[in-house]
Amino acid sequence: MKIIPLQPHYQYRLWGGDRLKRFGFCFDEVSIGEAWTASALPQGSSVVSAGLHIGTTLDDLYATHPELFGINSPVFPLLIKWIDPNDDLSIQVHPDDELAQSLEGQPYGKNECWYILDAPEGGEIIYGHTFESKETLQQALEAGDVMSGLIRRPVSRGDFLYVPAGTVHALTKDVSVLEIQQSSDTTYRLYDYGRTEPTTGRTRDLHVNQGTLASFAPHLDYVEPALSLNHFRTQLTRNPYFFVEKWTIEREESVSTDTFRLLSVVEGTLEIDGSSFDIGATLLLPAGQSFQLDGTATCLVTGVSSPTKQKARIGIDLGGTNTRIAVVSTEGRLEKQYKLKTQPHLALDTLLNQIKLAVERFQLEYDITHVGIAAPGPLDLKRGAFLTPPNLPNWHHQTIVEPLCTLLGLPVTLENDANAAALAEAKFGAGRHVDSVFYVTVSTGIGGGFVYKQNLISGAHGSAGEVGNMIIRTDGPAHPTLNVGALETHASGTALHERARTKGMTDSMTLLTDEIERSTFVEDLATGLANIIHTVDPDVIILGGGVTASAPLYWNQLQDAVAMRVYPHLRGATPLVLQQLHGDAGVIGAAFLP
Ligand SMILES: O=P(O)(O)OC[C@H]1O[C@@H](O)[C@@H](O)[C@@H](O)[C@@H]1O
Repeated sequence: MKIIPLQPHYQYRLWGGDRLKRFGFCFDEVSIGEAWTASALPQGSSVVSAGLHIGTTLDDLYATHPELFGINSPVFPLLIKWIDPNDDLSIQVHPDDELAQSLEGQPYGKNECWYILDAPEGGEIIYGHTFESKETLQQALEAGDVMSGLIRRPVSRGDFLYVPAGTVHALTKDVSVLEIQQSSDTTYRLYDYGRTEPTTGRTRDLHVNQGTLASFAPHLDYVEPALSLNHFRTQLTRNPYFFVEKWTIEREESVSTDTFRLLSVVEGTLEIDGSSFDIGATLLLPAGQSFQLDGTATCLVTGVSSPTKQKARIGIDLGGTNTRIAVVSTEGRLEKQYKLKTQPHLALDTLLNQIKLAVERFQLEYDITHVGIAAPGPLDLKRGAFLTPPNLPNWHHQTIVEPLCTLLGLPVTLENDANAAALAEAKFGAGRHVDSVFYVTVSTGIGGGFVYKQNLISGAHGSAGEVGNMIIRTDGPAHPTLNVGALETHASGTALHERARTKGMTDSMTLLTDEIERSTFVEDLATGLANIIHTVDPDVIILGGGVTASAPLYWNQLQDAVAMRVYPHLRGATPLVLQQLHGDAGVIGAAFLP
């Protein structure tokens, strides 16, 4: 038998119970919260349960048979647990490698991830907080008032979440997970509901100082889109410490390993190597072997990521509400991102330091060559500064490029957000097959960008594509910076919202169901689009922004209205299409700024 099945080690927890039994685990003890199915930690090493190495602990096997693993770490680097909370867990945070080494003398920090095995209807976990700094987080902890600032996230069976070290989090009652993580048991408890541990009669230790030091504050929210690798394998995360794949087995499949893999059966029955394994089984697949799989099963498979760094770029989409910092591959794929609330009432340095933290995390696994920022205009591109963006009032006239460049030691470019989105759509989205692309975003405001042969045409003063201020009528509401009759004052989300409000309607979508209002909007927008066609005659016009969410209400009418406003030979010659990259266009485009 090539595979090495492992037998779990069960852990008592104050919040435990006996429901891990429903995942196939057998134990007699009470209040069991965790089954450590792959562990080489001394406080609970798992043991080989069959085959040549039966009875050997995982740490011994790692020390005596390195050829089974094919990696170089001095100690076994991973830990897998099944967790079934019978009550809420403590509010907590884990250290990264650097902090675990300096504060605890431990080799590893505790970056972890959860595959949700089961969750009640409406189930939520705690993931992140709204405190704006470490000081306000610590004050809330000391005042016993942390719960009001925690972010709850709905979860259901089959969801997957990566929990980077530094994320304030907690599992909650009845949300069961398979947890894959670095081999560490260091938890900094921030809050434990004041409850008493029945075995000691005392409350459990809290670690407020270490925990505050380890926490992201403000919170950085991590997202990593899943990646389909083939018909049965999906990558759920690949980070500097481990990767996790979900394998959906429905027929015979073959796999081979370079380095070792740990496979956990989370649903169904897996046949491998002539044996059958049900839910709860964890198998070590040794390095350099081939395996035949069969049966009907869902398995989570983990291994250690290779240390080679891929080249990538960073895109930052700095908006009035949120800032997103993303790694984008050279092929334009958003690999992973951190998102945080933009806090324009605080010093710009606060944001720059969070950007630095995120970029440094990404540099652990990517060779970052360039950073691009997409921000709302007006901007001074020559100076790399904000001019007077309405949603960033406190940062008017501040430079961002030079300080960020110094902080990161990397080249940094700034561009208007609509121009960045135009570049992304032209390179990787709805305009990727043609030469000249005009992108128009109809959102809070109206902006645009022109891309020719994949080059952004910024204009002599960086203001090409500012179609929001294009005059389309002789009348219209007054605006502090825009022309009377400007497209934005008539057809933007803000303009529609204002008209909806005066008519006693809740939103612009409802306004557009009114025939007269819809025609007014369509004619105004069509006038702007026809002007664009007569100015640059693009291959395509791509429409994006929030107001395109109601496109089905006006799409055909808009095409006809544009056709009526252009020369006869141009009628129907310029396709109007919807954006394809949606909310990601800004970060992707920012990453590809020259
Ligand atoms: O501090 P308590 O409430 O016991 O929770 C501790 C547990 O928390 C979970 O989120 C995971 O990080 C587990 O690996 C850890 O053992």
